Amino acid sequence: MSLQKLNNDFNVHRSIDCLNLNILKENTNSPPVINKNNRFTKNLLKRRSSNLIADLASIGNHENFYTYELIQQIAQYLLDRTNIRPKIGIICGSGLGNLADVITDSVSFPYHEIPHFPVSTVAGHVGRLVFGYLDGVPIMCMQGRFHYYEGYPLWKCSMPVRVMKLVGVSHLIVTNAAGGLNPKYRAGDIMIMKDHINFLGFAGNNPLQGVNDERFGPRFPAMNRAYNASLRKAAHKIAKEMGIDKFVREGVYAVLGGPNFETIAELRMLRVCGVDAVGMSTVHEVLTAQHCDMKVFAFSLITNKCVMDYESMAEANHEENIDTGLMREGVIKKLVTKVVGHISNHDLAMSSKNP
Ligand SMILES: O=P(O)(O)O[C@@H]1C[C@H](O)[C@@H](CO)O1
Ligand code: HPA
Repeated sequence: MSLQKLNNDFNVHRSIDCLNLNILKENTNSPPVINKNNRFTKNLLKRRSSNLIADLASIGNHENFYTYELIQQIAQYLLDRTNIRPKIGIICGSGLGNLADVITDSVSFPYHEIPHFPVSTVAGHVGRLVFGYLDGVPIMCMQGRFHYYEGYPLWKCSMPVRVMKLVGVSHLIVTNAAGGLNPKYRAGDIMIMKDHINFLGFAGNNPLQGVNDERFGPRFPAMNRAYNASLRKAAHKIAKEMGIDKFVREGVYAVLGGPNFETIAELRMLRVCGVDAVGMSTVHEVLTAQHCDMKVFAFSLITNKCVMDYESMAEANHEENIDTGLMREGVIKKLVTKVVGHISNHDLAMSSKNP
């Protein structure tokens, strides 16, 4: 897809968002229908698209433009086109999309074909939803995610998690590429996420802002058990069985907005705060998943050691991150497949016995 086409798609989405916002202000529970006769909409339509974007910012980026009914429509669109009924969702991080290669009997939905979906704009994020099977277990996988720095508000970045929920997903596996801050970490290590620090949230930016629809979850969700303890324990056991435990860690991930990599002073501050790895994603998805009562397992591939001293000539770069993903491709495919197997044999088997 050309850059021009990407930009066009992006602006079209933005413009439609402004109109949807207008409709939602009138009735947050009905599916958005563009009412061109509305006074506010008329005014918006008169302006150029750059002004529309400014309007969106001035109104506040906080409204949840995707109603429950709209998410239902997206979920139904997918369910109408495949017989696969996944209970496990997977999100692939930068350079980790090759995970989708091991999905069998797959049915793919490019994001630009799914109604109301944003498009992926980052190298290493293919941009499609893949339904299929991992080791015989039905799953759905985001081969490419949405980041705040792409220009999408957080509620839009994490909207696919709610689609997963309405498709029937109860467990979410989230992966990302991250920079290693813990001095013991090396490029190629895998860090099981035990917790996170939401620096975007500290700045007042959260995917759960805006009108809360209780059908998704509560207004004030707890986050102290966001990363499921028994799944973390199971993943360590699997890592040991695979003989990769020497480079599997457990730690705290911090999200920053990106797209620039961090300054040395920023990294030093994060380390003082107890951060083991830093990245630009995942947290908005985990907040959304936890809000709608999904069990979450997440890990970071440490793609680079963060540059922490002023004398170093090294620089973080996206290409290196993708290369590290390729280096660990085989291990990650196997780890995720085995975690999926564990969830299926334990959590899902138990819940079908005790519905
Ligand atoms: O999507 P993830 O979080 O895996 O991507 C990381 C963070 C930036 O998007 C990119 C930087 O190389 O990789
Ligand atoms: N910083 C932020 N995000 C990242 C990094 C990093 O060093 N590496 C991969 N994603």
